[in-house]
Amino acid sequence: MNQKKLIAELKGAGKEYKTGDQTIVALQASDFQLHEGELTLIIGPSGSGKTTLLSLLGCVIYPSYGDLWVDGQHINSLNATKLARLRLETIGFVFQSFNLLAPLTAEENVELPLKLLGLDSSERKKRVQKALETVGMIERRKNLPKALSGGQQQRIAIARALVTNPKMILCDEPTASLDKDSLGVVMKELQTLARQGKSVAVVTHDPRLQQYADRAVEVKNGQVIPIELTNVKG
Ligand SMILES: Nc1ncnc2c1ncn2[C@@H]1O[C@H](COP(=O)(O)OP(=O)(O)OP(=O)(O)O)[C@@H](O)[C@H]1O
Repeated sequence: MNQKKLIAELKGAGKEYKTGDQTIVALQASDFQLHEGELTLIIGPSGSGKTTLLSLLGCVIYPSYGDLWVDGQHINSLNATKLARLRLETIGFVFQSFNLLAPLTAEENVELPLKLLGLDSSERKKRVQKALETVGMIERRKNLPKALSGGQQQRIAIARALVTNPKMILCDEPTASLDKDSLGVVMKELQTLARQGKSVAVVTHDPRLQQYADRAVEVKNGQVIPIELTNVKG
């Protein structure tokens, strides 16, 4: 099997939370890698540590122990400002509840990260158009989120995640609010992005999503365990 380029790596990295005199180990010291051009599934029961793993990969939290590298940078050593910049430039996020802003149209939602990056209006327009075309939603660009179905809202959220051309797209239960047909559309979108070279990580409870994955791990009691894919599609 050819070695794909690493985009993120945990080496003995994990997270614990201290509340009062209690310590909760959300993720035990773990080794884990994300590769470019792959869709990686992170499966596991509720409370097992999946979101914690995704938050580490997304540079939203620092590890309590071990080392974390994202896009060649040692995250432990970056301050909060540098971390925020890395997030904006390198990572796109997709959530279960879409997190679109209700008063903004589809295209205005997709444009937001580009405003944060400080791009000028003509460049923003070009990129928004391309992202909306990629997810097949260009004709709905003037719609408010409430006029769109769950599946369509999630495709807008995916457009917003990819409009900055990030190397990594991290998705937390992206299909949990969707019916079966929309689930297929959204997972195929994410699979296509991986085929185009992105590193896509998807947290899920749903073992059916294995058919879309190139690689999978299970998180159990804060431990990351590689698993064999049972139903891989070429
Ligand atoms: N900020 C926090 N403070 C204290 N404990 C936390 C915090 N975040 C997560 N935890 C705990 O860490 C453990 C792992 O949580 P995490 O959210 O990563 O699990 P999960 O697998 O994503 O669960 P779910 O599928 O229900 O979202 C849980 O016991 C949780 O209560």
